[in-house]
Amino acid sequence: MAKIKAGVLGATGNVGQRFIEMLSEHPWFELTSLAASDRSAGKKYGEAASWRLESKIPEEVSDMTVVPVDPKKVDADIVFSALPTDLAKTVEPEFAKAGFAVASNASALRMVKDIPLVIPEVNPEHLGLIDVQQDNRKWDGYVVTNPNCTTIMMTVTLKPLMKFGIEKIYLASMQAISGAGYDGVASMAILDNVIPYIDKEEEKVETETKKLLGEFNGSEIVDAPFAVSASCNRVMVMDGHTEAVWVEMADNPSTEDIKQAFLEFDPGLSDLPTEPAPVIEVKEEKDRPQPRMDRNLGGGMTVSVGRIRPGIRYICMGHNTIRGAAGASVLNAELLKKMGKL
Ligand SMILES: NC(=O)C1=CN([C@@H]2O[C@H](COP(=O)(O)OP(=O)(O)OC[C@H]3O[C@@H](n4cnc5c(N)ncnc54)[C@H](OP(=O)(O)O)[C@@H]3O)[C@@H](O)[C@H]2O)C=CC1
Ligand SMILES: N[C@@H](CC(=O)OP(=O)(O)O)C(=O)O
Repeated sequence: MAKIKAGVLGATGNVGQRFIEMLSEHPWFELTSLAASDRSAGKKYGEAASWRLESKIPEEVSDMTVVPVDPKKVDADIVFSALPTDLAKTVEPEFAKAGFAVASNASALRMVKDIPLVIPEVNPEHLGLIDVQQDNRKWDGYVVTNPNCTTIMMTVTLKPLMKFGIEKIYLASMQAISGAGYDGVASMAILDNVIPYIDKEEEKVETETKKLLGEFNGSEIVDAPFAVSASCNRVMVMDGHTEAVWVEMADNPSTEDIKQAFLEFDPGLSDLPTEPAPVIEVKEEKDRPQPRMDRNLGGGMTVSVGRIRPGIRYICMGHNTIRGAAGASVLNAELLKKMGKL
């Protein structure tokens, strides 16, 4: 099978490097274009990027020449976007207009009415919005987005609880510093500290969750009717967002019902190369999940849950730059391929 040509926009950045790590030996995609700013364009990728992952920079990638973020300079069928949000807002539509499929990790277009916001295990049917989007905008290509990293971990765990009639959700997050990018949080600010503020994070969690768990009625998404209330905090962890979640449900399920719902959760996507097994891992130990111990489960794609208590209260945790960022876009792209959209 010929591989699908894939480009990365923002390839030199934190999330861009995760995309490269996940795509360089992907069975369905082949990296054909790496795009970044004018500071990097024209250089070999190995010179332009300060590689910061523990894995080695793939040799063939190191020798590729970085191109500008310009649809005419990018050779690909699909582009994975890890661009800063302000730039993504204008650039991603340009790529879609030029005929590319855009799998975006940026927040810019997530809440736009005709742009799908998707987690494959949660709301694959929302990809029906692609036809609406192409009709509205007369684009040959399209944009599909994945949610914010904090939203993703919680929403994956909420999906199997929808059958109990969710009425209200509260979340308190403990978010890793890698979520803010390499230069995002000064070491003097985070060492020996917790910062109880992450710009716009709470609003994103509160709105994105309702769109993700909403219903696609053939022309638009009708938001889920429950309320979400979030408090987001930055903690001194390198990778892995930990979240304390409280869920009020009409059916008043027991902790055993909740545990069974997590254990039985099977979205039927095991044919996608990046789909982890299990999607949700239930930790029995009284002090888990923990980011350092559990973030790499399922190649960083599994969401771990534990401490399920009456209320219902539980803790969930997942790798923020894999499940919460690059891996989320790659999984979306795999689903698009499976659906014949690539
Ligand atoms: N799903 C999620 O929750 C997450 C999403 N993100 C999102 O992913 C995106 C990338 O984040 P991150 O990797 O941390 O950011 P970085 O700052 O590490 O990387 C930014 C990338 O964009 C490129 N870039 C910057 N300015 C321009 C420009 N003017 N023109 C073209 N390219 C440019 C940079 O190129 P150069 O090196 O040449 O400057 C670099 O490749 C953001 O939108 C962020 O919010 C991030 C983490 C998690
Ligand atoms: N704000 C997130 C990461 C991020 O970039 O989110 P978003 O993609 O919604 O901008 C964090 O700091 O952990």
